[in-house]
Amino acid sequence: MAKHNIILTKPGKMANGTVQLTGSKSECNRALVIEALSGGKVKVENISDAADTVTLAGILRTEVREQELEMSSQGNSLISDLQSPISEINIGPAGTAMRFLTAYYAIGDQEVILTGSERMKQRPIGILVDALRSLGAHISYEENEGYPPIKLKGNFEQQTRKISIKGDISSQYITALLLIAARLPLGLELHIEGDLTSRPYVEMTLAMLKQAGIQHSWQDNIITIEKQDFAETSLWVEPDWSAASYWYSIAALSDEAEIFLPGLTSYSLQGDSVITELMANFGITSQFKNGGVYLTKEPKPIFRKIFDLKECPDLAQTVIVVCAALGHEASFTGLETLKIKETDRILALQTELAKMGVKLIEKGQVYKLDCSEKQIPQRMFVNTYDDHRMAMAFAPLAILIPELEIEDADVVEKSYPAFWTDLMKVGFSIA
Ligand SMILES: O=C(O)C1=C[C@@H](OP(=O)(O)O)[C@@H](O)[C@H](O)C1
Ligand SMILES: C=C(OP(=O)(O)O)C(=O)O
Repeated sequence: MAKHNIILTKPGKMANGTVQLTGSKSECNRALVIEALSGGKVKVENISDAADTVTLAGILRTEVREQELEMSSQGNSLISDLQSPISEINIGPAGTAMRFLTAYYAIGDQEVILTGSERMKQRPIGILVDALRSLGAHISYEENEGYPPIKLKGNFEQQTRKISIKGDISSQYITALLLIAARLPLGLELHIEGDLTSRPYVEMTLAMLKQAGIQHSWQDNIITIEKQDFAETSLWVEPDWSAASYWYSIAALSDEAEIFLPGLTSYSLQGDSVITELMANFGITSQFKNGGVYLTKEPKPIFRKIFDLKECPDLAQTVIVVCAALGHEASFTGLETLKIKETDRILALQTELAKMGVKLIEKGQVYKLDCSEKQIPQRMFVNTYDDHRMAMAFAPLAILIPELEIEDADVVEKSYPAFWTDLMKVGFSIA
């Protein structure tokens, strides 16, 4: 598909409006896997429009339909004895889908090749594959050791219930294992080695499993899930707090703002709801009422100098771009996982912020903004590196930069397809 750029302008420094956000990509991707593993006993409500979710739903809901067809044709040897050809599944740029499906197919009977975009072939999966192999899965690499595409060969027979996994590379490996745990004949005792990154995502997984009837215990670094049945229930997907973060940026860069985001509540399974606290530093008040959250802006001096983003890596671009735009020389920790996401997000941030004279300097585990040569240009071209969050985190700069050109506008579809039309609701123009 040809990439198209847009030019974004925002007259005035006021942002008022109501924006209905789509469902959380993270919650929805978990819910879809749970739905499929439960054989349809668990249903998903308020499914997200995120392209990653639409892709995953397409794959898994076909699976559920086939399982139902197979059940209704039991005894019909013609259908049940047919050997299905090995299928190749391409999940494009969807990291969670890649990791969750790896675990899902690892314990199945079919042979499947799982592949994705060129970037997906550079995003590591070896830690998860090793864990699944020690459980008893047969998995091989089609191209490079440790990276997709992979072949899952079926014939799963569980060898052990006790496995270890490194916690500091991606929590998605841990979630993938927890999602399948209740279906393992021997259950799962998962030992997390070292630090756990993106912890709220693991908590979200366990909370959603619990809603679906699956109990667990988590003591120190060991999570245990016994073999058990899913309950007949439905899972409601909340609006996406990572998507909400861009509305917080818009409010932070405006002189005046009143934005209503319906459906968001003060209690959320999503760790990215911490954006309410992070953005309080920039004078944004979050008021939960009328079934949603109202953001209002009040100018105030910014005090916070260190932001630890280990538990909310998807907010890193949002917060760093806002600090850079406001000339706030903060430091950031917990950014280690950003290099293996949709792009190397550290390099992408450094390159794009340099266009407004801001440096993001690495000092060991800490990244520091240097705004001493910051200048707001009249015009800026933002490269987006196939990363939805580069486009969405930089878009609010149109409030300050008279003409902001964004490369490959469709990249936002991965998590927030309505982003550009929503921007127009609060007075942005797009050409
Ligand atoms: O489990 C999830 O839904 C996610 C976990 C996080 O990844 P890591 O655990 O790799 O940091 C996050 O960045 C990603 O967008 C979604
Ligand atoms: C990292 C992200 O997604 P994923 O890992 O699922 O591709 C993201 O949405 O920022």
